[in-house]
Amino acid sequence: MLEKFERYPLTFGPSPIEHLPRLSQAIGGKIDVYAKRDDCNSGLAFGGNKLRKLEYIVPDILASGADTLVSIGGVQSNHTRMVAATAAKLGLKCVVVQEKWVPHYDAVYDRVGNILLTRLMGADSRLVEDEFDIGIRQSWENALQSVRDAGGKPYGIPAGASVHKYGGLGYVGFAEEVRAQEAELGFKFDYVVVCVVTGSTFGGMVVGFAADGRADKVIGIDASGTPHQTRAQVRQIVDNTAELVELGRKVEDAEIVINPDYAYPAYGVPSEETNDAIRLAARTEAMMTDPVYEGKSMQGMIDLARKGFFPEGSKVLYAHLGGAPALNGYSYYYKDG
Ligand SMILES: Cc1ncc(COP(=O)(O)O)c(CNC2(C(=O)O)CC2)c1O
Repeated sequence: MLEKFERYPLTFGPSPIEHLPRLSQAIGGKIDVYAKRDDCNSGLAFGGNKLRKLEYIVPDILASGADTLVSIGGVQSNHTRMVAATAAKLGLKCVVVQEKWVPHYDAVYDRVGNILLTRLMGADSRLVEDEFDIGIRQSWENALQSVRDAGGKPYGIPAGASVHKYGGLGYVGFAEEVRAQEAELGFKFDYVVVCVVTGSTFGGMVVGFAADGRADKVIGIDASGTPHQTRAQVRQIVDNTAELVELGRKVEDAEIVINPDYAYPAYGVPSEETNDAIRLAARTEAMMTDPVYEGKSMQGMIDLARKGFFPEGSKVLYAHLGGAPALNGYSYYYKDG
């Protein structure tokens, strides 16, 4: 599906799929859970899902002749960390806007984890007071203009690289990788569970799995807390990506399955159930998830399993997209384990 698109390698190659027997048992033993480890996909600053997306954006960056990458996220954004890593690897400058997406602060929230790594990689990390929104932001437009005013040539990457024209391609590739790994494993997954915020991870997977009739088996767990805006953005990404890869048909609304039930109390704020899910994955499989993204998709998968959403005997593939560095900004939640 991606033959006509150039990919600039930022990852080690296909991310591994591992069986999670102790977690499967701990949630009732009725389904078999596996994880595809995009959180371990690269040596670039602890990796993650944005590098898979950026592999299809870097050729356009290089062709543009830009000298500065400009992107945006929250204070503990994984995406801005991975843009900073890509800039460092390519020898480009980097400006990232870090908005106040999360209504909580502790003593170290704006000094550890992702923003620490982003600064260490030499990015110009600009803290602003604007609050959470997955859309195009004035703060980002201002940062782009500031680079031009200083004589630079910026390349703009929107939040999560999601509404970038090539933002969905990386996760079409994810679906193709899974099909190849299923051939080796000798079975097919019945469901894929994945976190959704700005939408092109999930949107790319929906298009990729639509190619073999499994789009509606990709269960998106919303972590934005703004499910209507996220769903609208996913719809746009799915249509754009389907056209780019010449899927040959429209993906129907009913094939786009996003569950809004686990984003509470707000984007970037874990519930007790989120923290319990983080602890369970850590204590059964030593698999680290985070309070903003993967902790909520892990919470959703566990809850859906316990409620019998997945028919007995299902093989469920959990997409681990990264995010662990942000745990450091939430340490007081876990001071008692
Ligand atoms: C670890 C992790 N898991 C899932 C997601 C959701 O992916 P999408 O934004 O493609 O829907 C993010 C996103 N993070 C954003 C960020 O700024 O880090 C784009 C929001 C993520 O970082």
